[in-house]
Amino acid sequence: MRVIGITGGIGSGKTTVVNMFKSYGVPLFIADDEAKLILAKDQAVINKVKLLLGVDAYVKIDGIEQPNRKFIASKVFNDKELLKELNKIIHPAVRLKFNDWVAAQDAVYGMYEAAILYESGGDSICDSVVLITAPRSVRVQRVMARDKVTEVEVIARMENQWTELKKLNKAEFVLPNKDIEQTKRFVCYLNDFLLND
Ligand SMILES: CC(C)(COP(=O)(O)OP(=O)(O)OC[C@H]1O[C@@H](n2cnc3c(N)ncnc32)[C@H](O)[C@@H]1O)[C@@H](O)C(=O)NCCC(=O)NCCS
Ligand SMILES: Nc1ncnc2c1ncn2[C@@H]1O[C@H](COP(=O)(O)OP(=O)(O)OP(=O)(O)O)[C@@H](O)[C@H]1O
Repeated sequence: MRVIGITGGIGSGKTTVVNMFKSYGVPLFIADDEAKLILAKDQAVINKVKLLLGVDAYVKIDGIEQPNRKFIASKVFNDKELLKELNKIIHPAVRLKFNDWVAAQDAVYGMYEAAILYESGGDSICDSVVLITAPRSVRVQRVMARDKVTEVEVIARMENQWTELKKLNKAEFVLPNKDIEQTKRFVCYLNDFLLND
């Protein structure tokens, strides 16, 4: 199966776009979702994260231990070294899950969505990459509205991602995600192209 990476900075519209591909039956691997599951359920990862960030990285809710995402975010998005260490714990586990997922597919192509695809070297396992773009100010506004977070919190995440310009130089396909109807037409065209290429 061909693996098409799909990336873009925070709030660019990756989830919105992959859901359009999903409606055409394209199999999806969402790295963010897998990372969330691993952080919550993989005991080896949990132990390492507690060693890195302290026991406050997890809280018990109704007797069940869960990651304290707000606490973890406040630590790592303001300290590049800590984020690097957290990535070193989580990313190899995500990669293992990705390998299992690819082996189980029999579609012509599937999509691997990751906000930090290039930053984490994930593009090396993709045949081509689709970059979703939107102006920085638009992305900040979208995420503030979606997640009810502050501009400072969004920018802290952005500071740990490559600029669009740097990603533009590498991506095979670029989708400026502004008008949603235009985005749908692009996805329809690209799906057809990838199925018949
Ligand atoms: C630090 C955590 C707990 C914060 O959780 P929170 O619910 O606040 O944010 P969420 O996971 O929904 O991420 C929101 C956005 O932040 C950005 N982001 C997330 N992780 C990273 C990262 N390691 N580097 C840069 N940006 C990131 C992405 O644009 C992402 O879509 C979480 O982001 C995390 O575990 N990150 C490390 C794992 C990772 O690298 N995930 C990305 C794909 S593998
Ligand atoms: N073309 C668009 N026009 C208006 N709003 C949009 C458009 N595309 C996406 N949005 C909205 O912007 C917000 C961010 O989009 P989405 O969640 O798809 O981004 P993302 O790139 O997956 O973000 P993240 O990196 O945080 O996971 C969502 O609330 C979504 O509904």
